[in-house]
Amino acid sequence: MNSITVSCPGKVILFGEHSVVYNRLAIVSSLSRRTTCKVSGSEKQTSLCLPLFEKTYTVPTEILFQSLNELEQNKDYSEPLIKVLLVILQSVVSKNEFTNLKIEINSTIPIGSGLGSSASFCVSLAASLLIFFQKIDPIENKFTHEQLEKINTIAYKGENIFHGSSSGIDNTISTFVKFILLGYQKKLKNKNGIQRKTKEKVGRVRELYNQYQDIMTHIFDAMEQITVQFISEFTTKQLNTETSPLDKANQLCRICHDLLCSIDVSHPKLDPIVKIGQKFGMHLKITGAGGGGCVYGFLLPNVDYSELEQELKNANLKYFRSKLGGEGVKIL
Ligand SMILES: Nc1ncnc2c1ncn2[C@@H]1O[C@H](COP(=O)(O)OP(=O)(O)OP(=O)(O)O)[C@@H](O)[C@H]1O
Ligand SMILES: C[C@@](O)(CCO)CC(=O)[O-]
Repeated sequence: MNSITVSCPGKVILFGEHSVVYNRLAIVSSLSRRTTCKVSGSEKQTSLCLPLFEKTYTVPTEILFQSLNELEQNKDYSEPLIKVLLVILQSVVSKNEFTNLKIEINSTIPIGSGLGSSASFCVSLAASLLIFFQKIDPIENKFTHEQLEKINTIAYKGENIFHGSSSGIDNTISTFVKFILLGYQKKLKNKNGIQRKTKEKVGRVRELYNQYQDIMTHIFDAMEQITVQFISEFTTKQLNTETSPLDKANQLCRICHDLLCSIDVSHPKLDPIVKIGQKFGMHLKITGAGGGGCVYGFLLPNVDYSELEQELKNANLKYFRSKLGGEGVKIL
């Protein structure tokens, strides 16, 4: 095979971040923003090209097949990205079968902003390597459920390197989803000791949980109720209600954001953005691990958001509109 290119989406956690780690229901959607990975054969050493970082890593084969412990000792290659490459590559192919590669990964997902850039990195890499080394053979460019399971399992190993520990929702969404996934939870496992923002926030919430278990239990239950209410708004017939499901979703965003603030996963820099939204009736909510990153809100029909957008621009804040529910991983 000369080359293969796949793409997969980022994600937005609508409701249930952090509480999902404690087995509460979450609701997550894929985004229309995506990551692409192109893998081609190379005469030279294996390279990982990351145009977004304007960086190319060249990695000798003997390094690619080292254990993580061995790699840890080697300062030149101990970055999380190289560890992720190693773990995913070694899950796909043995050293005997390996041939040098050029891997290029690009994305329209803002990196490190709670929109699943790391999971989409792992999913696109796992899928393209599995196809390149003929470990899976999608018929007419369509993956079977079993093939998707394989991609997801391998991607999860990489996501655990980025996050230290992960519920698995981000890679699952990025692999499978056409629309939304309800209530998903895997057991926490595999701590690799890598310091990441998401890992720090999840760890901070764990400390709070250990200290104030009764209070935190109620907060997580409340978060789950928000997920449940949101789902019921969009799945039950509306009987004589004056408020539309989207208006209710807007209110639920406010309640959920305040609950997330109460467990200390917000950031002072998010406050002015939330205030601008409030001024125009849009309740913005943290999405993902928090501690920075993105807030999101629902666009209500027949509302002109141009003034809100202008205020965001004036305050030098970045924003974008996105559709929910892009396709999962696909071959281009
Ligand atoms: N296209 C890309 N090019 C290079 N590195 C990437 C790319 N996408 C993701 N990464 C890696 O993923 C890291 C971001 O992972 P992190 O988990 O902090 O953020 P996120 O996945 O965007 O947020 P969250 O997991 O909370 O949704 C970056 O620091 C970088 O190492
Ligand atoms: C904060 C968290 O709930 C979402 C991170 O995108 C952690 C996880 O589920 O792995």
